[in-house]
Amino acid sequence: MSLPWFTDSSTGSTPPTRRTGSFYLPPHLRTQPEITVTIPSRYVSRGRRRGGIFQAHRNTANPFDISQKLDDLEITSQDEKNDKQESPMTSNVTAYDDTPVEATGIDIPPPATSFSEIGFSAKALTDNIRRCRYVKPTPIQKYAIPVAMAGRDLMACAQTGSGKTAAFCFPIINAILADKQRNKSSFHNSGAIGMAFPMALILAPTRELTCQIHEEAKKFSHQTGVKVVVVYGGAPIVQQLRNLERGVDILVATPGRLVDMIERSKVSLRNIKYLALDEADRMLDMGFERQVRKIVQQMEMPPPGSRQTMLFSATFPAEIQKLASDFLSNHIFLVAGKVGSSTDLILQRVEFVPDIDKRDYLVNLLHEQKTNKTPAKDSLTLVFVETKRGADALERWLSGKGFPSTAIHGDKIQVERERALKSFKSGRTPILVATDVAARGLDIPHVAHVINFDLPRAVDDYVHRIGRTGRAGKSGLATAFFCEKNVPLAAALVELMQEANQQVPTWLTEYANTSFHGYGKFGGRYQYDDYSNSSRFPDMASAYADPCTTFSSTTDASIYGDPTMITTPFPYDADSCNTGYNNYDPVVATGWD
Ligand SMILES: Nc1ncnc2c1ncn2[C@@H]1O[C@H](COP(=O)(O)OP(=O)(O)OP(=O)(O)O)[C@@H](O)[C@H]1O
Repeated sequence: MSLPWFTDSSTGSTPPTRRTGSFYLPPHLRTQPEITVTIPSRYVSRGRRRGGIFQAHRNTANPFDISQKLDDLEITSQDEKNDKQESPMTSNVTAYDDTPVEATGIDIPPPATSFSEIGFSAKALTDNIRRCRYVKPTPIQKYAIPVAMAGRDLMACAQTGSGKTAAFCFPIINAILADKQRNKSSFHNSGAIGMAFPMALILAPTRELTCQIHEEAKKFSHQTGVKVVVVYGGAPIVQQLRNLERGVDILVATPGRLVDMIERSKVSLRNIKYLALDEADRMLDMGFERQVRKIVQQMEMPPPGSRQTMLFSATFPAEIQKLASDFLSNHIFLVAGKVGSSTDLILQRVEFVPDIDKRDYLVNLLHEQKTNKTPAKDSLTLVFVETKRGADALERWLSGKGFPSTAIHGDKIQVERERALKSFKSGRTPILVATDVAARGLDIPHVAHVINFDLPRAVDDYVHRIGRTGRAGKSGLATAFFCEKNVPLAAALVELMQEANQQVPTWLTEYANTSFHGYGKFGGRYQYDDYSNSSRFPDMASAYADPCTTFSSTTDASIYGDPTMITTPFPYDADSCNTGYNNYDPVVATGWD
């Protein structure tokens, strides 16, 4: 078979070979005066971004590090000024100004152009928005917040890093404060002693993401009296129960730990008025659907119509949209950009790199990064691999080569996961090797480069992975190592890149033309994922239905961190199926919490 990858990665004229020149440079470094690089004009000539995407946002450190202490968030006279003037953050959010938002539904409330036009009734909330230096709403916020504040159910799809968390947190906090005004008496825990009765529930798929949402919601609720509590697996339940006993208005949870607490009669969902599902497509796919249905439909939660439900994600497969309608009542569907599209703030590059050459390629990239003068903590690199074992092996290898690295995956205990993330964020180990456990939702400042060492099998997973960079209006770089086994992804990848105005290598287009068009099983944008629980299989990444494989519809609970997660056996027969992962030794699954 003649394969089109024997062509140059960019022009298609010569075979792809190992890189010889130093043609990689992360975008933030391209602004350094001592470095000369040629950036394709299409990336620098966009009128809407002053100076092009590589120059517009330099020196604007993201002030939204979740580790930031609330006490640091005092409103200063400068902040008051920023409210009126254009600040560095304004220009960042301006990068989304061209994103069209499409709203579908009946009686759609009009969008707002500013936070003041939105008109939060709670001044404390407005103050906190200022403290966070959010000067103007992003497109999804402009549409979603008025819809939510009108009490409407909502399904919202917007690009990674475009501010979906605030889009569901602000209306919830505002509504709780308004409720509090109305019923001054029993705000917290009306009901049985020792049982918590939150008014709002936010569900998210990973422990790290729930912690991040908790931190964000706490910032937005600062000095409002609204109590935000987080519960997630892998951490001692006793402390979480103690936190609940102190009162909770907004509960942020992973599904498994929440079910556990409800079954122990520590939490009741009877008073839930607001339900938000972050990464909603993941929460409703085959990995989580059963548990989420149990929580939403069988555990005393008021039905649709008696509660407000908001679903948010950057990707929303059509099947999941259909499923989601069970949870919604007369909802409005918002799409910022296109469903499942990636932001053009991320420069995407795809290199053809055979498996055997991947480590060399990676080291070349990292060496080139190293020779630039940017402090490591300001240019973090996130490397995605497919398996937990692969993550450990690559991390060890990189460390051995002198690249300070750490790894995160579902077989690590929670303390190790948190340590890895902290070390990465601080820049102590500026390279994080991760499985898909880190693919969704995490907002880590200064991630300049995402490398797909192993590409995922579904393009939606790719969208979330690369979305760890290019956030809040800043630019980022994503490099993917494409090899022969990724051919099924080619068509969807090409389409995605074209939508985001990226330069598509000719060889990739040729692959796309020859490969199965993946709007279904392989590489498709609309598909269900199965998960395995073995270290040598994709960590949360979809385990595609190989014809001879019967995967159980379980999720890697070790990723999601829910010790109570019910799992079914995993009848995978490695010998009789070709999954493309046969280069890893069989490993007995150890990842279940
Ligand atoms: N209006 C705003 N002005 C300035 N910064 C903002 C604004 N809204 C959100 N941000 C910042 O943008 C970053 C990304 O926001 P967020 O994490 O909510 O994105 P997201 O859309 O949920 O991304 P993902 O799809 O990856 O989960 C955060 O650092 C957040 O503080």
